[in-house]
Amino acid sequence: MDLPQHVTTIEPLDEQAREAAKTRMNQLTKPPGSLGRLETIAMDLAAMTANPQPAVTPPGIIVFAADHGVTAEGVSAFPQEITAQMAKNFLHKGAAINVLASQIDASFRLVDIGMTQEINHVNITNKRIKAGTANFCETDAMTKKEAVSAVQAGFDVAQMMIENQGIRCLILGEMGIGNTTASSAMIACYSKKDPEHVTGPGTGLSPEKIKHKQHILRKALQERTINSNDSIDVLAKVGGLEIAGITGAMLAAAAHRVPVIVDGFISSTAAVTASNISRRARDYMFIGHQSTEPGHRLAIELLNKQPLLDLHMRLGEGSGAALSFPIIQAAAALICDMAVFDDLKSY
Ligand SMILES: Cc1cc2ncn([C@H]3O[C@H](COP(=O)(O)O)[C@@H](O)[C@H]3O)c2cc1C
Ligand SMILES: O=C(O)c1cccnc1
Repeated sequence: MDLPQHVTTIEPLDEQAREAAKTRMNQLTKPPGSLGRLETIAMDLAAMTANPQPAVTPPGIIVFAADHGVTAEGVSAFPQEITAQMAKNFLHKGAAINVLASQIDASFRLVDIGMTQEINHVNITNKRIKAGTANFCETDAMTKKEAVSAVQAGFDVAQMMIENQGIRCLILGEMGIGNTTASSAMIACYSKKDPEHVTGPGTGLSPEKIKHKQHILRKALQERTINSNDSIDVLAKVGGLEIAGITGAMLAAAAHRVPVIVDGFISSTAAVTASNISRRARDYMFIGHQSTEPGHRLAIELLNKQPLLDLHMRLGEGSGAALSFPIIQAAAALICDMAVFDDLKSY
């Protein structure tokens, strides 16, 4: 089961645009290097967008929602029904991500890519692949065909937002009770580490319950024979529909030279998956923040990137990524709008 070529085709970064941005950066009215990481971010943006004076507004946020059969094993502090309740909360603009979206003037889209409960609402994008994954402790979470369809669905939604709404920076979030368990399983596969190193409290499990979550993960990873070099296999056997959707959206953004802000553990698991599918995808990503979920550190290591913020958050929904957007926006504004030393001669 393969993805079509247009989903995996990503151009290399534009190193000429990076050089031009560097030259301009060194002419701006400030001591060289004084803007620290903002300088690197501005040059990265130039290389991503092929424009020495890059733009990142308007930003767009996509939250993919899906359910996880593995919740039957008691791996989350919250019941599965919360996924649909939170989906309704997103539609009523009451969730953390809605507040943060309005602070940065981002357009927001909620995509049902496989919740158990179907919600009929004009503002929900229906890309339902199936009513939640199967319990991967007992059987594969989904078929490879379903995993590919979910990646394709994510690609299509992101492409539509880029082409029709002119989105210039994409923030990816998720809602799915149980998805830290799926992400832990996937990162254990990719990093070849024991679940002990990737399993955390998620929504707030006690230390004993974390031990139980590790036990479930170990059992699932033993029983599902996973080819960790094949990300579609990893997604299908122990992944999630929203993780697949985010993966596709990240591939679409990179294919359109639109910078991506990766959120916490789940979003980063999708980021690793996207860069395993198409190596250049990671070149178009920033990591918005460091989540306290322990597996996030490993996911970031696999991406070989530094997060922008560390606010001790562990929410998901795209919240940490949305919070870091103003930093990226500032980097773009500084390189575009600051004066160069030559301008001073005319003052
Ligand atoms: C009210 C509420 C709002 C959330 N928003 C994001 N998550 C986060 O927590 C879930 C993952 O944690 P676990 O694997 O432990 O279930 C995901 O839905 C994630 O988006 C939430 C969780 C809850 C309870
Ligand atoms: O880091 C995250 O994205 C995260 C952590 C815990 C629960 N939900 C999401």
